[in-house]
Amino acid sequence: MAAGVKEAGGGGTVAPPELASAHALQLRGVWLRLGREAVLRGLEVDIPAGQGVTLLGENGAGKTTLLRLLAAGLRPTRGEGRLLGYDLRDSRAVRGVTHLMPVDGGLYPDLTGAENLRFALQMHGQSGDVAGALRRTGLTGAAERRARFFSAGMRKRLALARAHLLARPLTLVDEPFANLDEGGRALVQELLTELRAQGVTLIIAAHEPALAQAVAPRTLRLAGGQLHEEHRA
Ligand SMILES: Nc1ncnc2c1ncn2[C@@H]1O[C@H](COP(=O)(O)OP(=O)(O)OP(=O)(O)O)[C@@H](O)[C@H]1O
Repeated sequence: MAAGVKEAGGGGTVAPPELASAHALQLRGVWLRLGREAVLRGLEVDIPAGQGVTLLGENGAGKTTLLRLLAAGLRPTRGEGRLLGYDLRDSRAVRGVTHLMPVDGGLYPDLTGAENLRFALQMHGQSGDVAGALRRTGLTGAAERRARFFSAGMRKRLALARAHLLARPLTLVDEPFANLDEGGRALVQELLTELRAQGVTLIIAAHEPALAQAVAPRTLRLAGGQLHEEHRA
């Protein structure tokens, strides 16, 4: 795998110390209970840094829940996890090396397309080519329009532009192909493939196995609250 992660707009390739860890992710007996339901039941997995993983599972299997756990949006009820060398319970450190592209885009509706991207970069102390990102995702014409007036596909494209600009060492992507036309789906594959080429570890939750596996060949399936290896890259 590539040793370094290119910081967006930074102009060079830097190797953050966390990438010295051979594993991007290790989970040992991780349980997560939401209300009365144990959604995740003793997850065990090792994901080498730089790997691309497709996460499959039926509706309600727990894919979104797992991605939120890995982005420090939820805490495990039981078990141990390490993410790029950090304890999974260390929310601050975990948030510093991850980015979750949520299924609804997770955008600020009252900010314009360009402002959403600039704000995300600012929050991470990064710089980047906002105009270029909007151009690549076909959103130049919507740069000054508030995100609340975007169509579902446009929101997805803007969220993709943001994930690509940020290029966080562990990037988690929830249903990136939903709501997109054919060109949009190809664009998702292209930009996510570029992230992998930069050394980013990618986990893609999707209901379109072939589209996701073209970018992230290793395939895990969530069923019964546990992870099953379906295709080892
Ligand atoms: N805040 C919550 N409180 C209680 N239960 C929840 C909560 N969020 C999700 N769940 C439950 O967790 C389970 C897993 O949901 P999750 O959204 O992770 O599934 P998913 O695999 O992403 O599904 P889909 O493919 O439909 O997006 C479901 O049974 C859901 O009802």
